[in-house]
Amino acid sequence: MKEAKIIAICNQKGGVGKTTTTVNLGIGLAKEGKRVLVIDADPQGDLTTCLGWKNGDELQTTLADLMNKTLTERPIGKGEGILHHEEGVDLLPSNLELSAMEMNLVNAMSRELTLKNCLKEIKKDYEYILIDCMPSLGMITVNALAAADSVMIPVQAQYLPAKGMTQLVQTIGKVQRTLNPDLRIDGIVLTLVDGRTNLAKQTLHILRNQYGNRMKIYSSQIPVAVKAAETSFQGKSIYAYDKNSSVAKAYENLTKEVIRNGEKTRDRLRTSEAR
Ligand SMILES: Nc1ncnc2c1ncn2[C@@H]1O[C@H](COP(=O)(O)OP(=O)(O)OP(=O)(O)O)[C@@H](O)[C@H]1O
Ligand SMILES: [Mg+2]
Repeated sequence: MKEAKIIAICNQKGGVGKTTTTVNLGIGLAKEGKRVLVIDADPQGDLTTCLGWKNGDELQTTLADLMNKTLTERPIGKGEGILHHEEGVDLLPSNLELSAMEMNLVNAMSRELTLKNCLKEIKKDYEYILIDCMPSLGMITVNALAAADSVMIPVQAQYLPAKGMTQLVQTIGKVQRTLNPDLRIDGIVLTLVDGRTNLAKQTLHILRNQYGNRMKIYSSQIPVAVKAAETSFQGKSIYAYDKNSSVAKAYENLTKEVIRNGEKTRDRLRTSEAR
C-alpha cells in the first residue's frame, strides 16, 4: 500500500500562520476524502488547542511519548496516542513534554531520525501527514525536516519576513545534504495578506527574485481576516466556523493546489520510471 506524503509546515519565524495552515489544509484535505494525520511538533501545543483539546496537561499520550518509545526501541501500538477530530482528521498531540523530549534527543543515537523512525508504521495508515513545526530550527524541527517528503513555508506578506527566510533555506539545504536528500521545498505560501496594501505584491516580487527558480510559490494566498484568528479558540476549521469567508475559500484553493501538485510529482516519477 502507498505511504503518506509527509509535509513539514515550517518557518522559524513566529506567528506566520503555520498552525492555522496545518489545521485548514489538513481538514481541507480530509474534506477531499483523503486520510490525513496532523502532528503537533510544538511544545506550546497550539495545534492541539486549535483542534479543541484545551488542556494539554490531561493528554494520555503525546508525540513525545511515541518518540521516547522509538528512542528506547519499544513498540508503538496501532493507533496509539492518535486523537480523532470530528471534521475527519487525526491528530498526534503535544504539550510541554516535547521540550523534555528534545533534551533526551541531545545524547541519543540517530537523534535526527527519531521522528522519521517513529512514523515508519504510522505513515502506512494515511495519505497525507502534516507536521506543524515550532518557531525554531532546533532538534525537533530538524527531526520534522528529516522525516518529511516536502516542506511548506508560510511567509507573512511583508518585507522583513521574506528577507528572513535565508536561515531557513540554509537549514533545509543542510538537511538535504546530510539527512534527507529527497526533501523538496514545496513551496512558499503567502499568509496574512492585507488586500488594502501593496505589501503582498512587493513581497511576492522579492520571493520570486530570490527563490522563484528553486521553489514553487503557491498561487493561493491567505488573506488576513478576524475570522481566521477567531477559529483558533473554536476547536474547529475555518470551513466549520465560516465556510463563506475569504479565508475558507483561500484554504480550499490551497488544498486543491497541494493535491494537484502531488499528482504532478507522481506523474513525473512515473515517466522517469518508464524511461
Ligand atoms: N489569515 C489570518 N488572518 C488573521 N489572523 C490570522 C490568520 N492566520 C492566523 N492568524 C492568527 O495569527 C496568529 C498566529 O497564527 P498561527 O498560530 O497560525 O501562526 P504560527 O506560525 O503557527 O505561530 P507560532 O510560530 O507561534 O507557532 C494566531 O493568533 C492566529 O489566530
Ligand atoms: Mg504554531
